Amino acid sequence: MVKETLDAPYSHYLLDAELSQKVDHRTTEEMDIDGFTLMEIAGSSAAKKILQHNKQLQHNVFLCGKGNNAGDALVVARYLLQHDARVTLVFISGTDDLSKDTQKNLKLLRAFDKKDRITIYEKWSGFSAPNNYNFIIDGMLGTGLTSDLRGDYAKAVGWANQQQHPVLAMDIPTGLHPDSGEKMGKAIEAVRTFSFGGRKQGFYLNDGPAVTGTIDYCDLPFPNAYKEDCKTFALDTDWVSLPSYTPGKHKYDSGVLHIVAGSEGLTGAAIMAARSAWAEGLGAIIIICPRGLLSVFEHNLPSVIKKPVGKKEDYYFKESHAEQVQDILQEKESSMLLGPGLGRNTDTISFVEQLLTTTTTDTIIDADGLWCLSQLEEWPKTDQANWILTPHPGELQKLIKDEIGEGHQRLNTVRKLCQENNTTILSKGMPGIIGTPSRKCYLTNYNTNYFARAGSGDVLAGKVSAFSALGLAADESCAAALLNGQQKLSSLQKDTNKIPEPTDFI
Ligand SMILES: NC(=O)C1=CN([C@@H]2O[C@H](COP(=O)(O)OP(=O)(O)OC[C@H]3O[C@@H](n4cnc5c(N)ncnc54)[C@H](OP(=O)(O)O)[C@@H]3O)[C@@H](O)[C@H]2O)[C@H](O)CC1
Ligand SMILES: [K+]
Repeated sequence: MVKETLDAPYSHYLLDAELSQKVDHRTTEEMDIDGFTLMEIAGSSAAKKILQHNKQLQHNVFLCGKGNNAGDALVVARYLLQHDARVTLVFISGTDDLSKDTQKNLKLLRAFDKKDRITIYEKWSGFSAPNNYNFIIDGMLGTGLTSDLRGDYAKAVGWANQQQHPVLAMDIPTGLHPDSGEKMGKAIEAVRTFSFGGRKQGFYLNDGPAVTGTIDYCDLPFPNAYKEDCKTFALDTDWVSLPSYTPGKHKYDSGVLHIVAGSEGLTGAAIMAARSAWAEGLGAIIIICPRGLLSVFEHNLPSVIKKPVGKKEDYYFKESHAEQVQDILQEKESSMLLGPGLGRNTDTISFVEQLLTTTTTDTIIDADGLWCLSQLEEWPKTDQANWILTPHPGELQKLIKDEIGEGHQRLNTVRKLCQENNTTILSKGMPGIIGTPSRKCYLTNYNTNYFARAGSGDVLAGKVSAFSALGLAADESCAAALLNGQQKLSSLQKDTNKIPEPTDFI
C-alpha cells in the first residue's frame, strides 16, 4: 500500500447528506442530546456571527420550509428579535406540517414577541416583501433535499436571487445538493452559508463554489468518532505544512529527481517542469533524454545534469532505451517524473510500458506519459512502485476510457481509480482533487481555474515531483504542490491585478 500521511483535522471533514444525518441521529440517540438542543446551538451560533458583523439590523426576511432547516432559521429570528430587529417569516409549505422542533421554535419565537414585531405569511403566494430590510435568511431546505425544487420553493429561490439584499443560508443554500454540489433545478445564491456540524462536500464541487459565498463553520457537539466514515476533506494551508528548505551536505543528500522527458519539438515541457522542481531546493535534477535532444537541454538548463540515452540520431524514446534508463535510475535513490514532451510514437508507448514494468522508483506520471499509459491494455505497475498520476480532465477521461463529467462524478472516478490501482492521483481541474489508495480524497478550496493555461501542468508536475524527491509521501507531495500554487496565487493577487502566467507559479 502506498504510504499516506495526510491527516485532516475534524474541522476539515466534508460531510455528505447521509453522513450528516447519521452523525445527527447517533448524537441524539446515543448521547441523549435532543434535536431541539442541537437546533438551538446551530441557530444561536449563526445568530451571534450575524450580530457580530452587523450591529444595526432593522428588519430581516426569513424564508422557511417545514423541516429542521427552518427551525435553525427561527432560532436566528429569535436572537435578532431580541436585538430589536423586525422579523418577516414566510412559510413556503405553511405551518401545519412543521417538524416537531421547528414547531416548538415557532411557538417560542412568538412568546418572545412583546412588541408585535413579527409578520407571518403562511404561504408564498400572499407574500409581499417589506420596504426596507437587511438580509434574506434562507431556512427552506438543508440536508433533507431529495429532488429538484418543487413548486413554490423554486419560486421563492428565484425571487431571493433577484433581490439586491444579501442572502444568508442556513446549513446549505436551498437547492444545492449537499453531496454533488449540483443545483437541483435552482439554488439560492448566498453571500454567506452557516454550515452546522461540518462543511458539506457539495460546497466544493460543481455549482457549490458559485453559490455558497463565505462559509462559516458552526460546530455542534458531535463526537468525532461518528465522523470516522468520512472520506472527503478540504485541503487548506492551515493544516498541511509545506516543506521548508534544508540544505544537505552533498547534492545527492538533498533530494534527487530524474526527469524522463522529451521528443523532437517537445522539449519545453521538460524545461518548465525542471525549473519548477529546481526552485524547491532539490540537490540534483537529472534529465534523461534521447541523445539527439541533448544540446537543447544543455542550452536551456545549465544547472541540470543530463544523461542522454541511445544514439545521436534518436529524437524520441524507444523500447530499446528502457534498460539504459533503468540502469541510470538505479544509480541514485530518487523520484522520477515521467512524461513531459515524450511524444506519442508507438515505440515510445512500448518504452513507457517496459520502463514501468521494471522500475520500483517512486514515479510521477504526467502529460504524454499518461497518454502512453492510456494506450495500454493493463497498467504495468509493480507492487513496490508508488505512482502519482497528474491528469487533467481530458487525460483522466482517456485513462478510464469513458466520460468523467463534472466535479462530483470526477471525484467518484478518482476515488475508484486510486483504490483499484493502489495509486495516488492529483486530478487537475476545479476543484483540484487528490485521490489516495484508501479512498480518501482531498479537495482544493480556492480557484484552481487560474491553472487552466498551457504550461501550468508542467509547473505543477515539477512541484509534485520535487516534493516527492524531498521525501514527502505521495498524498503530501500533491497537497504541498497544490497549496504552493495557492500561496503564490494569493501573493500575486495582493501585489497586482495581472492575470497569472504559468511561470509565476515556478
Ligand atoms: N445536521 C444536524 O445534526 C442538524 C441539522 N439541523 C438542521 O436540519 C436540517 C435537516 O433537516 P430535515 O428536517 O431533515 O430536512 P430539511 O429541513 O432540509 O427539509 C426536509 C423537508 O423538505 C421537503 N423537501 C425535500 N426536498 C424538497 C424539494 N426538492 N422541494 C420541496 N420540498 C422538499 C421534504 O418534505 P416532503 O414532504 O416533500 O418529503 C422534507 O420534509 C439541516 O440541514 C440543518 O439545517 C438542526 O437544526 C441542527 C442539527
Ligand atoms: K438552507
